[in-house]
Amino acid sequence: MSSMISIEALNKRYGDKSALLDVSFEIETGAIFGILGRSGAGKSTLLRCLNRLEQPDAGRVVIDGEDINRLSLRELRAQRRQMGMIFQHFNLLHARTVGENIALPLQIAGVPAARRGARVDALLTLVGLEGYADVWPSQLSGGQKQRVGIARALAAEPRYLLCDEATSALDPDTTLSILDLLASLQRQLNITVVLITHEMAVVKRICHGAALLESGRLIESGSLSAIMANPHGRLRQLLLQDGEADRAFLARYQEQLRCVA
Ligand SMILES: Nc1ncnc2c1ncn2[C@@H]1O[C@H](COP(=O)(O)OP(=O)(O)OP(=O)(O)O)[C@@H](O)[C@H]1O
Repeated sequence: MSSMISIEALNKRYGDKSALLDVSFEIETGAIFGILGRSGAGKSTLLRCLNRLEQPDAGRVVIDGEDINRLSLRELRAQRRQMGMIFQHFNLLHARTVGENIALPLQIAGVPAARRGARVDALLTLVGLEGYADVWPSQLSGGQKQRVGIARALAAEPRYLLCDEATSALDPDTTLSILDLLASLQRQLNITVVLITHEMAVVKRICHGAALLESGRLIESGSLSAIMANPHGRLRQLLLQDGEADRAFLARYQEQLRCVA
């Protein structure tokens, strides 16, 4: 069984508009993978195809050797539990406390109330919010809300974390702290993080691989080393375009090269 997300000739139309046009690429599991593109490029549609919130018109999404469009409803529910999701606007329930928000997936999965408390406390520690269980979401900053969103997404111990513009509503410093938290969680928990973004800086900071979409078509995809080895590739150009964070990015890229050498 291959440990991989394989996106194969995916097509999705809304009326006469193609949101995805013959998109194929692979995401190696156990890494952070960025899906890049401008507004309307098809990123959210693609992300929603990964957990079948969206049904493609043609093509397949194969996860660990399994075509997810062929799963029964029961299998799909199990597969979805493997996929935590975080959102640009956090999607917290404001009439529930932080602890109750995080406990929600556990409640749905039938974890007894007595066990939920300890798990919520462990998750709060994991995201740097110890002692926040009884606080209301409205009392939190944007970065703290996203930390709650991340804790909730991780509650059912998923293998994948899907991030839909997770830092787009945050200021630059908070963005960096959330990206670094995602990178640290990916290492600690050995999960696969798929994030969509329109910001190259996000890819530079934490991604091990990326795909670039434009008007529903795939322009390029690959690991960071494959991207950097392609002298005429658009992604390489974009990665090296602005000077900001370049030194840190190149150091990280070189470290990755040493690891595979
Ligand atoms: N439910 C829908 N009904 C009709 N058109 C849709 C729907 N969802 C997406 N689209 C269209 O499909 C195209 C791709 O949208 P999508 O949301 O996947 O892009 P995106 O790259 O995520 O953009 P953004 O960053 O703005 O969210 C856009 O032209 C969008 O208007």
